[in-house]
Amino acid sequence: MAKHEELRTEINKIDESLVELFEARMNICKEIAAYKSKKNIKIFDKQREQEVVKNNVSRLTDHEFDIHAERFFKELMKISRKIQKEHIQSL
Ligand SMILES: C=C(O[C@@H]1C=C(C(=O)O)C=C[C@H]1O)C(=O)O
Repeated sequence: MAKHEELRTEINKIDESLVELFEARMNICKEIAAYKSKKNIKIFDKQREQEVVKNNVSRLTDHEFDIHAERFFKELMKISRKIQKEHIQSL
């Protein structure tokens, strides 16, 4: 059990960083949303999203995770688009 707790402590630290990064990323997405709204640009940019997935999946050292990282980034950007839409509506 000691090892299990040790590993959970490591996960907790990683999750703490993930939350910080998630919040920072979403706050930037809100800024992008405000800019897009002002310039009348659509929120969804398919080409950019494909690049984000490709660039980040290629960064993995263990390619066993490719398909899962792809899913992770696609979901992250889906959330990002939702936050952007809500932000624009609140302006
Ligand atoms: C944040 C943007 O808006 C959307 C969300 C993206 C993201 O979360 O990375 C990427 C492309 C767009 O579909 C953007 O255009 O950069």
